[in-house]
Amino acid sequence: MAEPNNTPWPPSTPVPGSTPRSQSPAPPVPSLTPNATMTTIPLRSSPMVSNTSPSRPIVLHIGDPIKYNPKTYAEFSSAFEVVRPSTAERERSEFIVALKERRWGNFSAIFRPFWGTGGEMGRWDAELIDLLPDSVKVFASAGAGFDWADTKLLGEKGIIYCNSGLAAAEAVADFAVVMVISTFRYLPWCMNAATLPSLTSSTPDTPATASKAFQTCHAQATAVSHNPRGHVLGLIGFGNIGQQIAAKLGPGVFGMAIAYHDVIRKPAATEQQLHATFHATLDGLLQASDCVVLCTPASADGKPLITAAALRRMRPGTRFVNIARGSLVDEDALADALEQGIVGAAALDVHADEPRVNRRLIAMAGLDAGSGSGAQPGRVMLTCHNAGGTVETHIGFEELSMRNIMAVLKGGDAITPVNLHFLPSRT
Ligand SMILES: O=CC(=O)O
Repeated sequence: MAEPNNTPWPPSTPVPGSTPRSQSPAPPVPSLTPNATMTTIPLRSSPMVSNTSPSRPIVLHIGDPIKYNPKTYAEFSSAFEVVRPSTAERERSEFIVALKERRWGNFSAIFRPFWGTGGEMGRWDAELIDLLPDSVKVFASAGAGFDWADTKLLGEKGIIYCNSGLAAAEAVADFAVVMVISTFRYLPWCMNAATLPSLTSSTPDTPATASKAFQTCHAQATAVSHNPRGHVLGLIGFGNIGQQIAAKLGPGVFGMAIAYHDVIRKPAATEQQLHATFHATLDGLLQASDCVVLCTPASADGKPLITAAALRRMRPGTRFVNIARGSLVDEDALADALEQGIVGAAALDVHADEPRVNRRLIAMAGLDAGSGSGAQPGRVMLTCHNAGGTVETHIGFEELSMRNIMAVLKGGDAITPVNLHFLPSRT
């Protein structure tokens, strides 16, 4: 459940021209800026690589060429033979054929610097992992989440998987702040009521209807909205993302009291710095929180953590935010809990069956949702898995993935490994 590490990144001095660091007591924030103007580096596309020992270790680069960090890439590509399969070769059936025929030689690392591309072969399960040459030592990827790869199996084969959560943490935490505020202030209600005519273009609203929606929201949303200050923010998961959310919403800034649950209790210094209270059990955290935020990796078995039973542990009217993974939530149980008032408002950036969004939750995002039920309209904010998506995140994904591979292949320690506990030498 824990986000795997809190490694300061980058380890040395900030990149010149980087964004100023926050003055708040946040944990180390990645300072990741492009090391030159944005550019797309043309790479050789998947030449057949000889199986005899290459002079430099081979890196299998899946997805688009790198765009943002040409200086680091110059270092990377002079140290390694970078081979990049074409889009067609990345489709699962062709990828499997290529792995079987060792088309890319005995590569030492797998490099996926982007979210949007490089996932064409689908889940990295036993079917793919068993075909990897024994030479592979490290798989470094974009993305905080890693539910698309069986990191246990990779670890058992001696392959270190490195995620890039550190590069996405700030963006995800910023988005979580908006979502937490939305649950206190009913932002979907406020926004939908202001834009009503454009939402119903097939049967345009009369100015009178639109102005009624505006006036109702103006008069009534105020009566149910609250300031977050003084409420308890319950974080499920207290890795880089959870800690940055705590730094942004905690006593120094928004004034929330911070509580957390994690499988690994954080050091006393971290708890003190972030004014965070540890709860040893999930139930304990749920019972103590006014707003619960999920910021933990997907369960290894894909099962939800927020089930009907967990929802029953929450205080009546608790607010709920998910910026982690949709599979962690039983969405129908959440819709039931919203209908029953156990959950007062919710904000979900991630969904169990993306790109589909639960219809009952969509209905509760709209203005009609409140009519007759006594519940507020627009009490569910729904977004399209956007939380981590900023240019700065992408810059960081590229940079961190390259740095992880350079560290491991040069004999050092990975910066952001997530599966060391599965490696044979460590068990
Ligand atoms: O969901 C986003 C990520 O895994 O980085």
